[in-house]
Amino acid sequence: MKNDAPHLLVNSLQLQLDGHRVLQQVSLELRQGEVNCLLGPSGCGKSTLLKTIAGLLQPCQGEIVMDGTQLSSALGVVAPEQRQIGMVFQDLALFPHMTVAQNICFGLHRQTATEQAQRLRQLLSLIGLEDKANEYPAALSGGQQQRVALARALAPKPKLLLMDEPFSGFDTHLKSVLVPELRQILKHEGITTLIVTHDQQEAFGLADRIAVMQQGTIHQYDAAQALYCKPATEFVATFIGRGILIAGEVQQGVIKTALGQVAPSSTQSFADGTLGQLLVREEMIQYDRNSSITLPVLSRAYCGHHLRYELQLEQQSRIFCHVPADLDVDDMLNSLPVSLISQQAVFFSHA
Ligand SMILES: Nc1ncnc2c1ncn2[C@@H]1O[C@H](COP(=O)(O)OP(=O)(O)OP(=O)(O)O)[C@@H](O)[C@H]1O
Repeated sequence: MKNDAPHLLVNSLQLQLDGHRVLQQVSLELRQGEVNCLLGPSGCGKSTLLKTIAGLLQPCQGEIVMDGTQLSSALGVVAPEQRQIGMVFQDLALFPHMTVAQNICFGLHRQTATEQAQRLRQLLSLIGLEDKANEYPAALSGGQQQRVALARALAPKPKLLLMDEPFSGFDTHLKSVLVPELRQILKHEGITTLIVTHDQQEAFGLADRIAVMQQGTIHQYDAAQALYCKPATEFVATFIGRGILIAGEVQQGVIKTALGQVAPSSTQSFADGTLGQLLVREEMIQYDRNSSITLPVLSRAYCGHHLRYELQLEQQSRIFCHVPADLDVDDMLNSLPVSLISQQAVFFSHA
């Protein structure tokens, strides 16, 4: 019979620090081998949740259960070193006086020399650093040090791996190489992993599911595509992707806005007169020379295959429109005619 029990269960966790409620009713369920991300703005409680799962902080309510064993509750916590949880923190914390091989084998002291050598060979090959075994961390690039920190955490085959901003301080190019590589390594090892990040591209590239957090609560826990296409809250709608919310009213079955009208998505239906907010992403706005809606141009930037126009939309809001670079649009235009491309509209009613 298939075992559907989650590998890691975080159940209605609450936690206070210095009298402030930092985590509120936080729940997660990681399946064996799944990679999940905690994604949210600075100060939303991501690192606190990770530390609580590691056993460094005790919740005041709720529980953490791994493989059916309760690790944390208001009644007590199993000590961090007894949890078989691997951790990789922002600063990597490699031992500078130890070689790459010694760093990786650090957690393998209970294994025989032969077992250690075998696991070391396996991991060096997995991270592509076979020729660096005898180097010291200072002689490695940032990306190589990150791989060694990962190998050290993976070496004892922990039941769960926690990573806090593993790519912090790396440039965009290096991240674009390391993100798919990290996912491949984690999937190869089949290790259940929870990664904290504030970078959604990183989360999209790494995770099977993402928990979007704000002010100590989880707004939505879903695959990247669901977060993007079906955001559960206004916060998720504007935090994920690039878009803004604009006022709309349902009239005769369509949503009317200052930018034109769109049909609601097939899963939504609203009574006429319903007021709310429509999510408008950059890709929903097109240059349309036949449109009667024209918006003042604030700036335009050449981006290679398209031009990115910044347009003024009522009061304080600004909106962006991508115009294909090969379209013959007058450079001197000080207002741009636009229309909405009808996609799966996301509308938050104020009912
Ligand atoms: N020891 C502490 N005592 C009191 N408050 C704390 C303590 N540690 C963190 N906090 C508060 O808890 C909240 C969550 O902090 P946390 O570090 O978990 O956020 P985060 O989402 O990881 O942020 P960042 O992305 O900036 O690291 C913040 O408001 C922070 O000020």
